[in-house]
Amino acid sequence: MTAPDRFASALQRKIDFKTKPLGALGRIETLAAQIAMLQGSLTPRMKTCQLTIFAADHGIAAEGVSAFPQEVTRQMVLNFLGGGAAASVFARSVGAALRVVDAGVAGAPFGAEGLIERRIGAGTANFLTGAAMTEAQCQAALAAGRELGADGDWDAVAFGEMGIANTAAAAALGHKLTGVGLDVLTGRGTGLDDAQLVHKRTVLERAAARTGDLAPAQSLAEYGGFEIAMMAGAMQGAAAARRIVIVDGFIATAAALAAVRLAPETRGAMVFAHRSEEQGHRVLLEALSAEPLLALNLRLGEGTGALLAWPLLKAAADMLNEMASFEDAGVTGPV
Ligand SMILES: Cc1cc2ncn([C@H]3O[C@H](COP(=O)(O)O)[C@@H](O)[C@H]3O)c2cc1C
Ligand SMILES: O=C(O)c1cccnc1
Repeated sequence: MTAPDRFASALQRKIDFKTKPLGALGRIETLAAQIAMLQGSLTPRMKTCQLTIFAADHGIAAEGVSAFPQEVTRQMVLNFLGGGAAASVFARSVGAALRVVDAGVAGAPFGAEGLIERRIGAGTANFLTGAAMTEAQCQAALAAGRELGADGDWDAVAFGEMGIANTAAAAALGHKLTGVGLDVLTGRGTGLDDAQLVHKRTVLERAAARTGDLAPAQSLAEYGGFEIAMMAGAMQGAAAARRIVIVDGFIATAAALAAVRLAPETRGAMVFAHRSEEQGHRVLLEALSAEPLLALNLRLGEGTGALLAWPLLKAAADMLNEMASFEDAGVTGPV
């Protein structure tokens, strides 16, 4: 047996000899195994989690593809910093740290205390008529993300996003990366009605027709956003540091798909938190062979679903580290 095989079988034995019927802790067992494999330890550490929210604006917002105006991106950044957003509240609830990165919000830099400034531009260009960003901007966003994903000493990291119209960008990006139709990938985002949904899909179909088959990095530059590209880089950086990456909803999963297409080894660090209500999420998860942990009818983003999944990761590692074996506890095994 090779060393990795020996490790994997020792790990499976450790899980199987806990005081429970074989496999009775279901997904918590596979989660524990994933954490242990990633850290290369039978006693993995899973005590700390940080959420990073990447904020940026989107030129495609000018086409009326969101139910909300662009200025909400900037206003929500201040709400995150003030502690009043859903992500701020859930971070406190589950004991996760929170930081906010300006990846390219429209207008002038904030100059706000506590905000991390990594602005690639003042919002992307409108991808209906041309590329959202240059290849150089895309590479700069990925590089900034890789650095942010690798810093600190967190056991798990979660990534959230804020950017009005970014479900449109994520749908277009997902379409180019998977070839799945925009009829499937276009969703209601912040709450479009039926007519607005048809309009959004029409805009995205016209935008997608501008280009043919694209390589992953080109797809990201043509249709992505600064926050999406920076999040993809952060996922790569965190995975390279052998840190668990908790993937949030539709937009985060589009970023995860881009990250995996660019660097397939990133996939092993990823845990998929939840299935979003955004209709395209299911196919993006399938493209990653991902089975999310939760289904709570969330459709918010910000990293809210990722935060709610964090306690499950902690519990999985605690199970491996603290739960008694049949031998330890003097419990009789199966007949
Ligand atoms: C107040 C408010 C808070 C949010 N927090 C996250 N989003 C979410 O909604 C946006 C995506 O939806 P769409 O593509 O339809 O614009 C993103 O900013 C996302 O994070 C929010 C949206 C709003 C309005
Ligand atoms: O799933 C998400 O991330 C999502 C869905 C709708 C709006 N904003 C984000």
